[in-house]
Amino acid sequence: MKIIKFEDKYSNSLSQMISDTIFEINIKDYPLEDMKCLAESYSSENIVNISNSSNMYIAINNSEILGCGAVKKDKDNAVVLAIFVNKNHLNKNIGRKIMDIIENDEISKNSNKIIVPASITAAPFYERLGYKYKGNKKVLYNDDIYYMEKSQYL
Ligand SMILES: CC(=O)SCCNC(=O)CCNC(=O)[C@H](O)C(C)(C)COP(=O)(O)OP(=O)(O)OC[C@H]1O[C@@H](n2cnc3c(N)ncnc32)[C@H](O)[C@@H]1OP(=O)(O)O
Repeated sequence: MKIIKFEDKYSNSLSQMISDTIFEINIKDYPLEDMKCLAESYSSENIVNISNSSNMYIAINNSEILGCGAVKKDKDNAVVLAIFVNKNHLNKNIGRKIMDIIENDEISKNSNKIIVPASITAAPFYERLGYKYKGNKKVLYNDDIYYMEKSQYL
């Protein structure tokens, strides 16, 4: 497996991988209607748009997409986006390896904090990686996400 910068040619297969993960994994924590909206937000067109305003990576083995993730600048902070691991390859440290690349990306390196709008599904994963709940309070915003963060200087 290698982790490479996203290119537009991967947008269709990446969109499919994300959709498969959403409807098999995230669906356990969220209503179906919300997951339909989430999957639509990762259409191939939207993925290209996201990649144009972030540094986006994919994990790939031969031609199979195993995961993805992105980071974008927001004022003094780095915001993590679109972390998804292929539903058939969970718990193999792929998410951790993608987050390693994200944390070493120039955007993260040049930011005060790395902020993660974390899904209910992924919050324990980010805890494992050392992320703390904003204000040390586990608050679910809009029944949807937790804000988690890691300071570069801790
Ligand atoms: C900003 C955002 O993008 S939020 C959206 C996040 N993405 C999703 O919700 C999509 C659905 N989920 C996924 O794609 C995956 O489950 C991810 C990305 C959360 C985790 O990816 P994986 O590759 O399976 O995790 P990985 O194998 O790297 O696990 C790293 C560590 O986290 C732990 N971990 C991973 N998932 C979980 C979990 N659901 N609960 C508890 N611990 C977990 C692992 O046990 C491992 O711990 P270790 O230090 O003991 O080895």
